[in-house]
Order: sequence, then structure tokens, then C-alpha cells
Amino acid sequence: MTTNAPLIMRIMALSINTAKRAGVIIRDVLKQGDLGIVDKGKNDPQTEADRSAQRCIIASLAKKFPSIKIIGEEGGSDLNVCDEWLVGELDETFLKQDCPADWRDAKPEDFVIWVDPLDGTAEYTQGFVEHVTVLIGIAIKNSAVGGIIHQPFYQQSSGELGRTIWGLKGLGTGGFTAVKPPANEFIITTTRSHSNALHQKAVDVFNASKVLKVGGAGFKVLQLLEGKAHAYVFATPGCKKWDTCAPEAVLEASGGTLTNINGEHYEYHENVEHVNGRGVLASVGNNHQELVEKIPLEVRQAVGTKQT
Ligand SMILES: Nc1ncnc2c1ncn2[C@@H]1O[C@H](COP(=O)(O)O)[C@@H](OP(=O)(O)O)[C@H]1O
Ligand SMILES: [Mg+2]
Ligand SMILES: [Mg+2]
Ligand SMILES: [Mg+2]
Repeated sequence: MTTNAPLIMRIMALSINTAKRAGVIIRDVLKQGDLGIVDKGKNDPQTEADRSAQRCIIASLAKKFPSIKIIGEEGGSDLNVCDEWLVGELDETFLKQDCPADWRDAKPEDFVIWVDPLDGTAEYTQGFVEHVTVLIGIAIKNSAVGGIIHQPFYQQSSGELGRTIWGLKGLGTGGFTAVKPPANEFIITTTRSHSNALHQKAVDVFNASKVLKVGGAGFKVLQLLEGKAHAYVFATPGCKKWDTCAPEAVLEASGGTLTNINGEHYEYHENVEHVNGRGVLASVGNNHQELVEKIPLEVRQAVGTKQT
């Protein structure tokens, strides 16, 4: 059964277990105390947790799926990892589900896996650990189709630490309960560490009843899915394909929408520019285009320079 399942189902099932393993590494690095922070650029830190979690994820996926293209935020990693970091077991509960017909025949060359081993690194280093997620996004023929969002520091009511959310277009989502945001309010979720004047102008036009400033693309999309916010607005370049691939797939598998601020979907093929040049607009209602049009055209045109 396991070995006969379509490729997308096996990739999703291994990604679920690999994201959980990466979550353990992220908790362990914090516990041990030395984060090993390196600055990759302005407001762009990398820690030992980012590096180690990426090695664990990419080594595990590459071993099982050697012909599939995998792109990770932290660049080329040493894939010679200890056995403890090599995850080979697939999530059997996920595999029991039927593969949507659209993806059943997808071939290895149709896939690109986008890995953000630790989304919300700035927040991780500052102690806002609940904003941290592990993101594994699966693209088929340019589109974000499947995604895993793992929260290493989520406290379950059972006492267990961590939870894993998945979404596959055509199948649905798992690992959480979707909640609609309040009908009589308009709440925006946005960056807490990468704002600028133009971005602020776009947020202001919505005249929102509340603006939540939190870290990470994964955590912001979870806020939409859990009814804490109506829209995710990021009107500046800066986040990358590995930030949006998994969140886009999970959100859209649940009926929401994630695009650039002009309402266009990003592409996720292996040669695409990594930066999401025209920002991010995500929403859970059925008024995505109305939200796009609320942002004045001159603001939208000023964000970024390239269509990616
Ligand atoms: N100006 C910028 N420079 C570098 N990274 C940026 C950025 N703007 C956004 N990002 C990245 O996009 C993700 C979400 O950002 P934010 O929390 O500000 O919304 C973070 O991912 P990582 O934490 O994985 O690096 C962050 O680093
Ligand atoms: Mg980073
Ligand atoms: Mg990220
Ligand atoms: Mg990251």
C-alpha cells in the first residue's frame, strides 16, 4: 500500500514526519542555549536551528526521492547527517487517504519542494517562539499544491508540544480546526520585523479594526485559518518562495487565497526568482479581488519592480 501510493502522497507523508523531526531539533537548539546566530543581511538572521533543521529535512527527502528538485532557504547543505536526523518513515494516517485525480500521475520532474526549515527566525532569537514554524511546500508544474506547516512550540491541550498542519489541493487540510474570522470586524495580520513606509500605507487603506504584528509567513497564514484575522498584508518584497509555497497550498486547500498584492499567483518552478517581488496578500473570505482593489494602484505599482 505504502509503496504503491502516488508520489505526491508519499512526499506529503514523509514531509509530515520530517517537519516534526526538524521541530525537535529547533527545540533542542533553544534548550541547549547557544543559537549560533549569523547575519545573512539586514534583519535576516540565521541560527544553528535553521542550519540543522534544513540538513535534517533535505537529507531525509533527498534520500527517499533522489530525483526530485529540493530548494532550501539556507542554500546548499551538507547532507551527510547522523542516522537520528534521517527520517524514512511515512505518516501512515495521511497515506490512507485518496490522492486527488489531478496529481495522481505527476512525475518526479514535475515537482519542486520548497523548504523553509525555520520560518520566523527573528522571532525565535527574540523569544517569540510561538511564531516559529517549519515549512515544506510542494509545487507541481509551477503551482503550490501541497504544504506542511509544523509549529514546534504549540502547546496542545494534551500537554504534547508541537502540532503539524497539512494541506493538499483537492483533498483538504488536517491537523487543525478551521474557524471563520468574526463577521463584524476586519483584522489584518502583518510583519513585525520587516515593515516600511510603503507597506504601512497599504495596511492603512484597509482601516482595519485591529492590526496583528507577528513573525513568519506560516504563522500569519495559520492566523487566517484559525479565524484570528481576515487578511495577511505584506506590501513589500522580502519574503521568498520557501516562505509562501507551503502556506499558499494549505490556505488554498482550505478555500482561501494567497497571491501577490496585485492578486496574481506566484510561480514555483525551479528557475523562478526566489524573492516574492510584489509582496503577499492572503485572505480567507471570498472577496480577495475586492481587497486587491482597495490598495491604490500607485501603491501596488510601487511595490517591487519585477513580476515573478
Ligand atoms: N526584507 C526582508 N529581508 C529578508 N527576509 C525577509 C524580508 N521580509 C520578509 N522576509 C522573510 O520572510 C519571512 C516572513 O517575514 P515577516 O515575519 O517579516 O513577515 C521571514 O522568513 P525567515 O524567518 O524564514 O527568514 C523573513 O526573514
Ligand atoms: Mg531566514
Ligand atoms: Mg521564512
Ligand atoms: Mg527561514
